[in-house]
Amino acid sequence: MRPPRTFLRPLAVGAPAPVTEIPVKPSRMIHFFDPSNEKMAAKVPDIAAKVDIILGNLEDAIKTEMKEAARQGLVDIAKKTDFGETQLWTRVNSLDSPWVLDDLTTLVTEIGDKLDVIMVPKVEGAQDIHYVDRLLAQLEARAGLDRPILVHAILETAQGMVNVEEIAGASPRMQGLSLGPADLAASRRMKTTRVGGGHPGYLVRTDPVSDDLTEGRTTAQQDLWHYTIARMVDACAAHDILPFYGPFGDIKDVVACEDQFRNAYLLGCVGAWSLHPVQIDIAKKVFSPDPADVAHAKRVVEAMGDGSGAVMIDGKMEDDASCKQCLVMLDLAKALAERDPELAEAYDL
Ligand SMILES: CC(C)(COP(=O)(O)OP(=O)(O)OC[C@H]1O[C@@H](n2cnc3c(N)ncnc32)[C@H](O)[C@@H]1OP(=O)(O)O)[C@@H](O)C(=O)NCCC(=O)NCCSC(=O)C[C@](C)(O)C(=O)O
Ligand SMILES: [Mg+2]
Repeated sequence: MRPPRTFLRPLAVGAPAPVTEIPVKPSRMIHFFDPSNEKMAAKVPDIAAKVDIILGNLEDAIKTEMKEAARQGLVDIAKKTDFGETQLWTRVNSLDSPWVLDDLTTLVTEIGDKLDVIMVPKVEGAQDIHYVDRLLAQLEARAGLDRPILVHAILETAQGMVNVEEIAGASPRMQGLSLGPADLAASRRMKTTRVGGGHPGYLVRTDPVSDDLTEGRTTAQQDLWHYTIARMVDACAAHDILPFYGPFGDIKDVVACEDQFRNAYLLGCVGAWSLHPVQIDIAKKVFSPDPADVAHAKRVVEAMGDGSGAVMIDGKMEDDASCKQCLVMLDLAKALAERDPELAEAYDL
C-alpha cells in the first residue's frame, strides 16, 4: 500500500492527477456487447442512447480467434460514435492472458479519451490493481490524456473475495466492483452450473411435525449470493466506491432476473449487467427508486428540518439515521431525474 501522502500522486511523469472522488453518475446497467459481432456492433449507437453504461467486452464470451477483431472493433466503434452522457467501458482480458497487454496499450492509445472505466476480470489482490494502475499511468502520459481512466474489478475467485477490502482500496482509480458469479462458483467449487441467480437445492425447511419427516414441512429457497454481495457492498462502501451485481445468465427468465437485481439493489448495489437487450429495462426499473419511496423520503427530509431530533410520520418514528436513509434515496432519485425526464416527472423533482 502507498503511504497516504503519496496515494494521490500520478504514477508516471506526465500522467493526469488521480481523482479524489469517484464520480457518482447514473449506473443502473452495464450493457455488454461483443465488438467483433457485426450485428451487435451495429446496434451500439441505438443501445447507447438507452443505457447508462455501454461496455465493449473483450474477455470471456469472445472466441479466441475473434480476440483481435473485438479489440479493433471496439476502437472503430468508439471513434465513430458519440456516446453523449452514456459512459463507455471495456472489459479487457485477464492479466494472465496473452491479450491483455495489447488490449490496454491499444485502447488507451487509440480511444483513451473516450473510455471512462476499464473492467479488469479475475482480480485476486491489490497487486493486480497496482500493475494496471502503473501501466495505465504510463499509457495515459504517452497518449496525453487529461483525466485518468478508472478501474473496475470483477470478484470472481475465492482469493479475490478474501482480499476484497484491499482490492477496493488499492488505487484512487478504483471505481467499483462487480460480482462474477460463474467464475466465482467454479473457483469455490460451488455445485451450481448457473450464471448467477438462485438454486432450488439451497433451501431451509421447517421442523418436523410428526414422526413422518416428510409431512407438512414447507421449504423456502435461499439466496446463494447473499453473503458475497453483502461483503462486496461493505468493501465498496468502506472505500467510497460503487458495487454492482454482475450477470444473470438465464436470459428468458426475466422474472427471476428482476428478483436477483432487486436483492442486489436493496443490499446497496447501484446497478447490474445487462447481457441481452431484454435485461436493460429490468435493470432500469429495479435500480431506479420507486416513486412512492422517493415521495416518502421527501416527506421525512422536509419534516426533519436540520436532520436532528425525532418525528412521527404515519405512525413511524423517524430520526437522524432514517433521515440519512431517505437522503440516500433522494440523492439517487435526483441524479437519475437529471438524466431522465420521465423519472423527473414521476419523482416530482
Ligand atoms: C446471450 C446471447 C449469446 C444471446 O444472443 P442471441 O443472438 O442468441 O439472442 P437473440 O434473442 O436471438 O437476439 C435478438 C437480437 O438482439 C441482439 N443482441 C443480443 N444480445 C445483444 C447485446 N448484448 N447487445 C446488443 N444486441 C444484442 C442480437 O444480435 C439479435 O439481433 P437481430 O434481431 O438483429 O438478429 C447474446 O445476448 C450475448 O452474447 N450477450 C452477451 C454475452 C456476454 O457478454 N457474456 C459475458 C458476460 S457474463 C460473464 O462473463 C460471466 C462472468 C461475470 O465473467 C462470471 O460470472 O464469471
Ligand atoms: Mg468470469
